[in-house]
Amino acid sequence: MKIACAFDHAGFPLKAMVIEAVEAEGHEVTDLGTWSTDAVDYPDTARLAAEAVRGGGADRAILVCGSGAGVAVAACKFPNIRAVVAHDTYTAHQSVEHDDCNVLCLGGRVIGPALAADIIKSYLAAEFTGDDRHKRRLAKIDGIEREFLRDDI
Ligand SMILES: O=C(CO)[C@H](O)[C@H](O)[C@H](O)COP(=O)(O)O
Repeated sequence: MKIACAFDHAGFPLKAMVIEAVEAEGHEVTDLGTWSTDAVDYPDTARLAAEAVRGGGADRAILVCGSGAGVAVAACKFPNIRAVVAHDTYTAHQSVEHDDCNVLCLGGRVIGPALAADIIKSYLAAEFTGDDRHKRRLAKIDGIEREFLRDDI
């Protein structure tokens, strides 16, 4: 898969290891920054990844900020983006299998590199099951999104 990876300054310390973990699983990384610990705003970071996924340039994305929360909240504002904060491997794979999450968010101030690598491995290996009950629930999420959009997505 093509995986877009983006980091804010608080996620930057995990950057090299995240990219290494993705490539170790045989995936192609698009590096969307940041490139230092100079402060940047996480909504801008999330936008880069969300637009890469929405535009088809990436199959999935990994976002890293301080807690994972900021980038997840921002990414979920983009139609058809389902972002999850996962700091355990169960959530990482179930979020894809059940919820078809296309963006994984991590907290660089929460977890260390070894756990992050395991989480990334679980997330990238997982596939949406396509079970009817999950499709039904995802369709309801799409329905919520459409209630608040003026234009079709
Ligand atoms: O972790 C976050 C909140 O969920 C943000 O995405 C930022 O990384 C964090 O707010 C940055 O904090 P700082 O004090 O500005 O370094």
